[in-house]
Amino acid sequence: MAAPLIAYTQVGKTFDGGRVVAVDDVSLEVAEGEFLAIVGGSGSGKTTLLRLANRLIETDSGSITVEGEDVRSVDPILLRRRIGYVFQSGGLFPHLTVTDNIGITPKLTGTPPAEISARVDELLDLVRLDRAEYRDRLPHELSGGQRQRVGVARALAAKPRIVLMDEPFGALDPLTRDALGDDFRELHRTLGLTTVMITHDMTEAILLADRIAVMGGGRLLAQGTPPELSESDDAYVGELLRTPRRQAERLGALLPRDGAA
Ligand SMILES: Nc1ncnc2c1ncn2[C@@H]1O[C@H](COP(=O)(O)OP(=O)(O)OP(=O)(O)O)[C@@H](O)[C@H]1O
Repeated sequence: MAAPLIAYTQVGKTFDGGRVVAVDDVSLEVAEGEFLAIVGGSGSGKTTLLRLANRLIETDSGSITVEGEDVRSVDPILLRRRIGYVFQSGGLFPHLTVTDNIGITPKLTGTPPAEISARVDELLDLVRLDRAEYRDRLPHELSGGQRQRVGVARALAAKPRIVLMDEPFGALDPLTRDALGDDFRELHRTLGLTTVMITHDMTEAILLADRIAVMGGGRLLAQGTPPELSESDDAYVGELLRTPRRQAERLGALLPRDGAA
């Protein structure tokens, strides 16, 4: 395998003076071009693990490398410009237009206004939002799905090789969620991204990701492709996989093959 683009080695993180163990001895590699989903229950350490990679949170023990460099040796601001980040609720600045939200990082790096404007148009096309209609809107004038599309465009603005996403589609209705997931998977492929996405939904993880990491109580319980995960003897991993399997079987029995669609 080529050198991993992100590598966690025996990483630990506690909060509240050691009382809360958020991430416990996690070693995990993400290969270039890979789409990795992190799945696990509430409080299992998913967000902490993700934020350690771009130093929104600092590790207590172990090490993390991004593109071969120990993240501690890189200025955190510069590191975050190299890594796109999509927040759960879009994380857009409420008082800034779509254009200004998407262009914020290029502006900070001194990109000329005309270039930023062209880049915003290109990104709106990429996330399939009509330029003329959406450029000047404020976040509260967008639907949840549209806000997430803008969040993805903003994460891609500085042309990162890596994108981290914290439950990006969690709060959306199933159809929007499905469409956005498919669109992002396509962007991941065409732009040659390396993506790490948190989701609490094992079905979404199986459908979108190449590999899945399962977290529980701060520990990495299992990792692998969906068939590899099926081999895991961890009871919680088995439980997580049973639901999509059961749903698929029931749907297969309930829906006619050439269904309404
Ligand atoms: N800044 C903080 N201060 C204290 N405890 C924290 C902090 N951030 C996270 N924690 C704790 O660390 C543990 C892991 O939290 P984390 O947010 O990483 O979980 P998660 O799997 O992302 O959860 P969710 O799915 O609910 O977002 C939890 O017990 C949480 O309460």
